[in-house]
Amino acid sequence: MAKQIVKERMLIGGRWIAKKDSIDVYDPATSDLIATVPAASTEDVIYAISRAKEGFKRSSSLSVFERTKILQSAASYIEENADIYIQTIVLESSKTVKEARKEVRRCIETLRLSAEEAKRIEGETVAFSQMPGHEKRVGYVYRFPIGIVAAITPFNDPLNLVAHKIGPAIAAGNAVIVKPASLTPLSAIRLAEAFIHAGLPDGVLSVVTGRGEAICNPLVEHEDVRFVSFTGGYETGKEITSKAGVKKLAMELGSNSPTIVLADANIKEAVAATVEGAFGVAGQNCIGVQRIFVEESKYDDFLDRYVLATRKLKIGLKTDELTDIGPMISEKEAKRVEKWIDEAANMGATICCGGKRSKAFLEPTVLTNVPETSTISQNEVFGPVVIIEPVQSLSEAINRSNQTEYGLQAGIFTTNLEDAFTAVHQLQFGGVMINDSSDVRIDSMPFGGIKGSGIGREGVRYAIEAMTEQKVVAFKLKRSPFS
Ligand SMILES: NC(=O)C1=CN([C@@H]2O[C@H](COP(=O)(O)OP(=O)(O)OC[C@H]3O[C@@H](n4cnc5c(N)ncnc54)[C@H](OP(=O)(O)O)[C@@H]3O)[C@@H](O)[C@H]2O)C=CC1
Ligand SMILES: O=C(O)[C@H](O)COP(=O)(O)O
Repeated sequence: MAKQIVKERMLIGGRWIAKKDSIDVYDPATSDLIATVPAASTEDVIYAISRAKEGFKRSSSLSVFERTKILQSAASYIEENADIYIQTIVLESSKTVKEARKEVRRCIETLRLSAEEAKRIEGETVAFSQMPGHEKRVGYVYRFPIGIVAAITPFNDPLNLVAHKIGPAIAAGNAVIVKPASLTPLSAIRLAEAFIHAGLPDGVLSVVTGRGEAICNPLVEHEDVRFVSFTGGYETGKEITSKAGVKKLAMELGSNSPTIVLADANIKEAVAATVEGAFGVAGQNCIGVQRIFVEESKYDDFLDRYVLATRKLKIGLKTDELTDIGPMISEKEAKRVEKWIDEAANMGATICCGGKRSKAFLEPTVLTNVPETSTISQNEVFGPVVIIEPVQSLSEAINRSNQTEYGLQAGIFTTNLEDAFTAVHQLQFGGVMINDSSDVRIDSMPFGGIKGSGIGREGVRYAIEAMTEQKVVAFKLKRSPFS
């Protein structure tokens, strides 16, 4: 029996719109066509921006109570229909059913946090009288919504990373236009359905599907768009930055995350955490563990246990509860990573396990003796590969960890407080996890990187801060209230 191909529509200004031109969405595991989504045009984006201008008038006049109610109601809708959201993620992305379930839980949490944080958009007082001549002034700072937010999102967390932009945007009173990754647009469409069900006024949220400069450029360049919140690769981030003009930007980009294991660490725990951190979502995670530096006296023990644990991982059907690793997002991506592994091996690296590919499925791969000049050592791999190397000291581990153009998160396993603090101060990353791998995130924490990993922080409260503008207010009184 022929499989049913769903013809999805996109949401612009409160209306669900179909188009003759469409793009295909495939299940990366089978390459089966699963759906089509409209291929938006430049005119569609301009229309979405004009509707967002009207939407912004509505969203900015919603009371905090109303914003909170909408966000809570969207979260509850997703909770009640969790199976649909889980199935959508499993179908269109790399995620196994276990991983998809976790993402749906986190999306609900992100929206509930947004509802809570909407109540805490706080200002501060300003002590004008500190300046001679200003004794009669008292003042404070208010936060106002920024306006239209463009949200451009990647394929690896197709639901929650979209929620990390829509939730704070609505909490702050903005309008938001989402352009989801073309490989995984369905979860974003399902998320928009939850907001329509929750009674979000027309125009506040649009989800524009499609790819290419014809839709990306107007979204990024348009002067009515006041904030571009981007999550994705470094090169794309750089291009957006060069085109955006005078507006606020948030750039959540890639990384090449290290985790250090010192000799005094609990090796069993370090192995378990770094195996999970390296291979979850087939390694397609911006904070996924890519390089592990182990103090030499424990190196052989660590490597033996690591390879053993990696060999136990079950690669297979995404729908199987027992599967640990699904496919990469496409065969093309799996071939790229395979090529990087081969290049490293040709340069002298040892493949301790894995390295073999079947279509989009790539075995979890452990490499050692990897030359630092190899592509896989220098760049973000974004696939199921980890490099494990011995180090003589903490200082060598920190230096090597910092030898990357990225700086999102790092981890260190040690029981020595002094060493932990040295690592916290010297590791050049946006987050340092002690007795954990680099792959630790909760949705309320400030999340983002330095160097090539980006600009700004997400995490609901911090995204709301970024999506608001400060307005300073000063009252001039007849006499100083202080005398
Ligand atoms: N720091 C963080 O929080 C996170 C960072 N990431 C990073 O995301 C990357 C993987 O995601 P991936 O989807 O491949 O990233 P891409 O940079 O390829 O794409 C991300 C988004 O940008 C869009 N896009 C592509 N070209 C342009 C352009 N010129 N102007 C505007 N938008 C554009 C894409 O659209 P289309 O799909 O249509 O091409 C997609 O929606 C990794 O580097 C990963 O580390 C991932 C998760 C979290
Ligand atoms: O930003 C990301 O890539 C993910 O939010 C990291 O999430 P995880 O906790 O699922 O690894």
